[in-house]
This record gives sequence, C-alpha cells and structure tokens, in this order.
Amino acid sequence: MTIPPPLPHSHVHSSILPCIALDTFSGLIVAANGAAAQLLANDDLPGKDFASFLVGRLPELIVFTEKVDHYKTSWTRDLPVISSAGREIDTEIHGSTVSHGGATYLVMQIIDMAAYDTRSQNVSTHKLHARGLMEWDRARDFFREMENENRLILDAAGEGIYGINLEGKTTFVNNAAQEMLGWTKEDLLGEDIHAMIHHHHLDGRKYPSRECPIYHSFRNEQVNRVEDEVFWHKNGRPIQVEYTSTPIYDQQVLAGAVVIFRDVSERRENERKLRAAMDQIDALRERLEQENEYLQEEIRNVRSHYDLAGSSPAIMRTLAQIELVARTQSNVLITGEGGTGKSLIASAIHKSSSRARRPIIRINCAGISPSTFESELFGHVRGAFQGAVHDRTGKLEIANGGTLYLDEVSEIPIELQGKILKTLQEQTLERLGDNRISKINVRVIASSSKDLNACITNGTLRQDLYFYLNVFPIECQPLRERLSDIPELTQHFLTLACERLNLQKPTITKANIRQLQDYHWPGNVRELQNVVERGAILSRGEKLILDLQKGASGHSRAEHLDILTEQQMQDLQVSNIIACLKRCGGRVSGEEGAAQLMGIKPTTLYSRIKKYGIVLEESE
Ligand SMILES: Nc1ncnc2c1ncn2[C@@H]1O[C@H](COP(=O)(O)OP(=O)(O)OP(=O)(O)O)[C@@H](O)[C@H]1O
Repeated sequence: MTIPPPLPHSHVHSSILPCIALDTFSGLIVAANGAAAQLLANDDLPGKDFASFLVGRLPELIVFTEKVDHYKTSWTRDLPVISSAGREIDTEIHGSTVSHGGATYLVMQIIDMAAYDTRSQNVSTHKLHARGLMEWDRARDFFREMENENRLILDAAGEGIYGINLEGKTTFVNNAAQEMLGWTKEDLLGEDIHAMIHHHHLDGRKYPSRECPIYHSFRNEQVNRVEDEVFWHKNGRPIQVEYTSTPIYDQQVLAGAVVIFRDVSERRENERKLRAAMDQIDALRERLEQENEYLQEEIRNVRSHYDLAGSSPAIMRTLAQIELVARTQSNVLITGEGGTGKSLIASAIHKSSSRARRPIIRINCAGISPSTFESELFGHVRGAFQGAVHDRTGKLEIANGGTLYLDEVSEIPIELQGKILKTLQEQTLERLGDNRISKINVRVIASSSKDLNACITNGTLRQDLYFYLNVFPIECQPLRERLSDIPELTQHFLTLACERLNLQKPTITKANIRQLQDYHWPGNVRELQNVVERGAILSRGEKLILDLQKGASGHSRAEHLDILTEQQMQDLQVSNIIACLKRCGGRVSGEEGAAQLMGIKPTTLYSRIKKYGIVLEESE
C-alpha cells in the first residue's frame, strides 16, 4: 500500500470541531486534530482505518465519499461512529475534498449530535429563560402600574376604602379612610382594624368581630350593606357611617374583604334637624289648629270681650288699675263675686298689653275634672297614658307668648298646684310622656270668687301659689254696691241684645232703672245682662218691660228675702214709701211722682201715707 504524502496540518488543526482527513484511496486516516482524538478516545488516529470507527456502515461511507467528491462538499447523519472507549456517537459529518501532492483527501468535520442537542437545549433553555425574565419583568411592571393606577383611584375616592385579609388584618387603606378615621396607614396596616375602629356600638355595647357584617362578608361570601353604624375616630369620637363590605378573591380563592364607607354624620344630623323642624311645624300646626278651635269656641260662647261699661268710682278705679298693670308683665289676681266682670277685666288687661297679638287662654279650673287637669294644662304625647292616642298640645303651650287666665284658681287640684307653680316660675314645659323640655313665655292672670285666705287655711290652695299670683290684686265690687252703673250697663246690654237679636230697641224708663236699682243682684252684671236681654225680647220695641221675678240666677226674689214678721213688713213698707218720696222730692202723683215709681195708683199711696201717719215734706 502506497503511503500518501502527509497533509499539511492546517487542514485539520484549524477546525475547532473534531476533524480528520482520510486518504480516499486507502481509507486510512492521515491527519486528526485534538478534538477528533478526544471524540474517538484515541490519541493515535493517523494511520488507522476510519472504517474501524464506523458501526458497520462502510457502504454509507463510500456513498458519502463519492457525494463529496462529486459536490466538493456535503454532509451526512448516516455515519455514526464508535469511540475507542466503546461509546456510540451519533454524528453529523461535514465533508470536503482536498487535493495535495497528487492525492485526494476527504476532510471530515464530525459533529457529536448528543453534544449538539445538549447545546441546542441549552440554547433554547437560555432563550426561554431570557424570555421568562422578560415576561416576569413585564408582569411586575404591570402589577406595579396597576397598583399605582389603583392607588390613584383609591386615593381619589371620596369614600373611605380599606381591605382586610382573612385574619381581619388591614391590607390597604386609602387617604379618605385615613382622614376620616384619624389613623394613618402605618397605624392600620397589618393590624386588626375591627378592634381599632369598630369595637363598640354607639350605645356603648361591645361589638364582637364575630357579629360584624364585614367579617360575615368573607365568612359567608356575601356582600353586606349597612346603613347605620359607627366607626370610632382615633380621638374616640363616633363617626356615623354607612358601608358596603364585599368579599374579594385572588385567582378564585377567597382572600378577604374590601370595605367602602362614607361618613354620614352630617347627613344624619341634617335629617335629624329636618325631622325636628317637621315636628316643630307639626306642633305649630297642631297648636294653631287648637288655638283656632279654641278661639272660635270663645267667640261663640263668650261675649265677655266687650268693653267695660260703667262710671261708678269702683269701675273708674278698676279701669285705672287695668291701664296700669297692662303695661307690665306682672301676674294679676282678680277677686269678686261671680258675674262681676272678672273675665272681662282679664281680657281688657290682655288686650291692652304687649301680648295682645297672641291669644288669652282661659282655663276654667272649676270645670275640668281633676283626672284630666294635668294633661289639659301640660298636653301629652301619644302613649303617655292609656287613651292618649294622639299628641295633644296643652293650654300652657297654646298660651305661649300670650296670657293664661286661670279662672277660679282655687279649684286647681291641690296635688298639681306645686307643679304648675314650678312651670310658671321656670317658664319651662314638659308634655306628659315626653322628656323634651320647651321654653314658654306666659303671663298669668288668675281669678277667684272665693275667699282665698280661707282656701289657704282649709288647705285647698297653696300659699306659695297664692303669693306668686297675687302680685297685683284687683277686686271687683258686687253690682248692688255700685248701683250708679246700672243705667249705663242697662243701656249697653240692651243695645247689644237688640243688635244681636235684630230687634227694635225699646225705651228704658226711669221706672225701669229704679226697678233695677232696687234689686239686690246676686248674679251681678251677668244677671243684669240676662234680665235686659229677656226684657228686649218681651218688650217688642216699646217701653222696656222687665221681669225681675226670676233673675238669671234662677231664683225668685222671695227666695233671697229673709222671712219678716207683720210688723217688720209694715216697717219696711213705711221705709220704702219714705225713701220713694224722698227720691221724688215729696211728689206723690204725676210723671216724676212716688206712686209711679212704686207702680201704684197715687190714691193708693195717699191712703197708705195716711194709714201709717207719714209726714209729707213738701220739698227737699
Ligand atoms: N263693667 C261691665 N261692662 C260690660 N259688661 C260687663 C261688665 N261687667 C261684667 N260684664 C258682663 O257680664 C258678664 C259676666 O262677666 P264676667 O264673665 O267677666 O264675670 P266673672 O266675674 O268672670 O264671672 P264668673 O266668676 O262667674 O266667671 C259678661 O257677659 C260680661 O261681659
């Protein structure tokens, strides 16, 4: 066998891949680089038959050699090799032909496919890793961005927002929540927020977290909306809130809850004020209705608001007293028999006072049953007692700003007198069943037809109430002690009656006046008013006819007279004739004569004068 000339080293040693050169004619290795020696585990390759390294693939080697010869370069994966250490190696062999010194050589670069695959895998792993890192960076940026965006939204929200995890620890909290609660993010994050802001109810009861709807929302996985609870500010102040608590999930796994809350203290306060205003309007409306009803009733029943008639010294003194006291706020106590004009005086004081624009409210203390007295005076709220189905304004409240007229004051149930005195002194009012106290401004005028000192003595009137009321006493004289008022009062009442009853006004004669002045008037002015009214009806527009047999008191005169003996009767008749003659200047007959005044014939009077031996004085 001819030894081919050696191939210059550069053909195989310049390759970094395993590289060998074969003599195509002999098939012997003529040169190999270190990488080839390492691959084939043989440091002594030159001179070796390459076929000995092939795994029975000689035909494939021949085909490959021819292919390279033909194309000058080619590659194949059909020539696995086996190293001297016995390792089978899949290869990819790249071949080219080199001619040198008349011989042709096949230079083969052998690629270990196993190593190649490992490298490829490394490359793709690296690529994947590099791509993964990018993905990771992108995800991190995304979350950061999202967090930033959400934080902007969270902090821009007017509502307080915080999150809690399943242990109830705060996971985030926005600016509004920090401002409303007074706690900072640093105070709250990681802490049990229920214990910090939601620990008690407004009424002071403890609020265990197990009862809290926020905790329920993630325990029961439900959205809870609460409208009237309190959160507690760091400084201990309660904040009225409404909140919604919503469970949150992290990749479909329950993670905690988000709470969105709003401070509704101002809204609640406004609602409360509105309700109070509405209540006040209701109360005012109710008061106006009752006041109106009351006034209507007063107008129907009482004609006591007419001005005081009369010019007797007693009336003149009373008028002066009215004028004097009306300008003050002093309490007034008016005493006098029934029908002497006490109510009229009370009205006159009120009408002349600065309170005239508000009503005078009369309470007839003798006409109210003791059981309803308190409620009548103070009013009540619904449910204050059995049967109290509506709120009711009391007379004291209706009289607010005006005058309260306590008629027959000694008839106030003794057990209430203390409370009434306190109310009037303090000018504060509490309706029955109500714990609200309202201010009132009431002037009191009281009246009585009884001897009040006797009432104090017998225990039906408290002395302190008497002193409180009796700041300015006015005493009304009985009509029989001021007979000079009778003509004017008669005229006054006749005019009023005829106007009201649409009657022609009859003439009042002197005889009428004498007759009226002769009467003792147990019913005082009220009785006179009734007598005159009856006279107006009876008279049919002519002279006034009076019927004094039965006065307004309903009693005949006989019932009021003491029983007299025959002698006393005669003495009385004598006195009467003498008085009559005196008044008529001794004249017996004629228009101005005593006979006419007595309602008898002059002849009858003459015979009586004679009978009783009365000496006539011609003139006075
Ligand atoms: N001086 C007067 N001028 C005009 N009317 C009078 C006068 N005094 C009394 N009257 C009339 O007589 C009636 C009875 O008066 P009033 O009701 O004021 O008396 P009173 O003392 O309050 O009676 P009582 O104690 O029974 O309530 C009323 O209609 C009233 O208008």
